Amino acid sequence: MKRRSWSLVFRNAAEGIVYGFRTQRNVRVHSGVAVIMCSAGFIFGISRTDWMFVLTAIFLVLVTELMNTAVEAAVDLAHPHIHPLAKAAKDTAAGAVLLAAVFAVVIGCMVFFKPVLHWLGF
Ligand SMILES: Nc1ncnc2c1ncn2[C@@H]1O[C@H](COP(=O)(O)OP(=O)(O)OP(=O)(O)O)[C@@H](O)[C@H]1O
Repeated sequence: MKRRSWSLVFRNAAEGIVYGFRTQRNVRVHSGVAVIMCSAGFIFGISRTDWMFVLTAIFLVLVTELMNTAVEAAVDLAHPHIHPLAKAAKDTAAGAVLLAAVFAVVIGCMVFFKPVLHWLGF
């Protein structure tokens, strides 16, 4: 297979991200939550360490969402009919998203609980 140029590699990757955003409601929802988390980070002036955890959580969720989308597309292409292995592949990919989302919720609570309480006057 012919070696692709760097610009084509990046363009294909960007098309994959756009595909996930366009076709998957969860990717759009999680992107919205990511924007809210980042805005809250700026508003509350969280520390550099907290930013590292928040950004890790955001990227982990988005990366697993895109991998989940890729698995779904590949499974549907390879085997559009009901099969236990198709179910296993899709459920496992969905499980990865769930774990990442739980991690993000825990990080969000740990980072923003105190600043939000302070902001509410407690
Ligand atoms: N070919 C299949 N064989 C057996 N079970 C399947 C198959 N396709 C889907 N499933 C089951 O249905 C569930 C939902 O699969 P589907 O492809 O509809 O994902 P989805 O609902 O579109 O996911 P998302 O909401 O993340 O886009 C899977 O997790 C799996 O349990």
